[in-house]
Amino acid sequence: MDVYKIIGGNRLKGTVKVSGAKNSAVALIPASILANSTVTIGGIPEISDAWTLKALLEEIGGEVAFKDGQMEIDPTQMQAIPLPNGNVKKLRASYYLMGAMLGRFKKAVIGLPGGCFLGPRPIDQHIKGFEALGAKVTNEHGAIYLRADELVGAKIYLDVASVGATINIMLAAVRAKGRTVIENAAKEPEIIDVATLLTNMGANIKGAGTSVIRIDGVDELHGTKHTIIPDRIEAATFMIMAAAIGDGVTVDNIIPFHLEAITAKLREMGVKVVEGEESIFIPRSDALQAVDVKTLVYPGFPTDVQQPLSVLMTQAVGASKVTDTIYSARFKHIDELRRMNANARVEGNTAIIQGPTKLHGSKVTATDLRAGAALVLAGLVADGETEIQEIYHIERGYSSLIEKLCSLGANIRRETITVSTSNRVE
Ligand SMILES: CC(=O)N[C@H]1[C@@H](OP(=O)(O)OP(=O)(O)OC[C@H]2O[C@@H](n3ccc(=O)[nH]c3=O)[C@H](O)[C@@H]2O)O[C@H](CO)[C@@H](O)[C@@H]1O
Ligand SMILES: C=C(OP(=O)(O)O)C(=O)O
Repeated sequence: MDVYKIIGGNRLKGTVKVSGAKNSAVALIPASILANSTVTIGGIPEISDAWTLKALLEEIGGEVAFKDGQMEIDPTQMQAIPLPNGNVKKLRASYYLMGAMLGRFKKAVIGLPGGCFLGPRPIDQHIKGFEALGAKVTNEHGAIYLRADELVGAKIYLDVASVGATINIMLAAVRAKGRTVIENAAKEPEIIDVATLLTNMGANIKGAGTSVIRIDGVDELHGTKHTIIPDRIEAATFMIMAAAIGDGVTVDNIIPFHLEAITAKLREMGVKVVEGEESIFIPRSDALQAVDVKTLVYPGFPTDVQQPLSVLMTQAVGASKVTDTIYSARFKHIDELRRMNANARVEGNTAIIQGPTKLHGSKVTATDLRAGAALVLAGLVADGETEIQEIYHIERGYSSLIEKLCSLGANIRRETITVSTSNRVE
């Protein structure tokens, strides 16, 4: 079993370059299915989700090269091969194959997706959208079957402003006949990124990034070149790390505007945040103040960042509260932080964290992707050695995390250990 081992206490200093956005990449890669010639996407992060999607595109006949952050996808030989099991279960974003394959082939069979377990992750709004476009959708033994004689544009009001549903409906609607209007659409920057790629492929999309998106279907989409946006969640993770144990860290290759909710919350905690055009500098922080935070859809505070932030809260003076209104059960990291001496508890969809506490190195488990990032931060702050198990969660979403942290001066390494009963964290 591979684990991360961290000796805490080293102050982080220097510049870290943020990679392309995981949550864009996982939608941009499937979007290429819709093209009739090669799509090249630059800045793809070296994460296992990207490699899994590459394998999925190859399973349906795509030719895919992935080197130095550039993915070149030739979709011409792809077919509507059913994918009821296997790789689709390894990530949540495999659900984007539904919209893209439905758009191109008017049919798809995709196993229900995997991804982080954050409590229920329904896809009813995706299905409602596909049905509105004219698809017949059934769930047979855990796989979603989609079929349409033709897709026809429709007006779709999302009951919740879901990122996944907004993108998936866009993917299918760009090849539908006539106009589709998505109302109460999600506004996350990753949606704009996907709409930009589709537009450069020849799609007709207006309003991405607002709550009403209008799509006029076209008969054909062609190949293009696209560069992905920077990962605002990775950037936020480094900003929080810098606030917790930095001695002057520049987080580079970012869009500061995408990080306003994080910047505002860190400033409220007493962190100095100096914004540049494409970077943010965080000097060494002294006294941190407790704050309350509520996760919301963009431009609110992202659910993906509340887990690392809760570690910073263990170092702040007073009682902080994190309420997750998107994923009410996204608190498994709190149990692990308690193993490290954090004074924290969960009540309903809220974690209450009392600080400041000295964290102690311990053996802990990454229960999901951002929980894993939170534990890495806790290990950097704690005294002694922290061992993190189940790191595959972390590597689904953070590109070269060990290398980036080592370049900032952290003492962290990946190690293969022999698993014995006494080694496993129960
Ligand atoms: C709003 C939000 O912070 N979304 C984040 C969430 O997106 P993710 O795509 O997981 O979640 P969505 O944005 O789709 O869903 C938002 C909310 O709507 C609910 N829902 C969603 C779809 C559906 O068909 N029915 C339904 O009820 C979800 O349970 C959730 O409570 O994690 C992704 C991966 O980290 C991030 O890229 C997104 O920014
Ligand atoms: C939960 C996340 O990933 P996924 O939705 O892909 O499981 C995340 O990016 O924080």
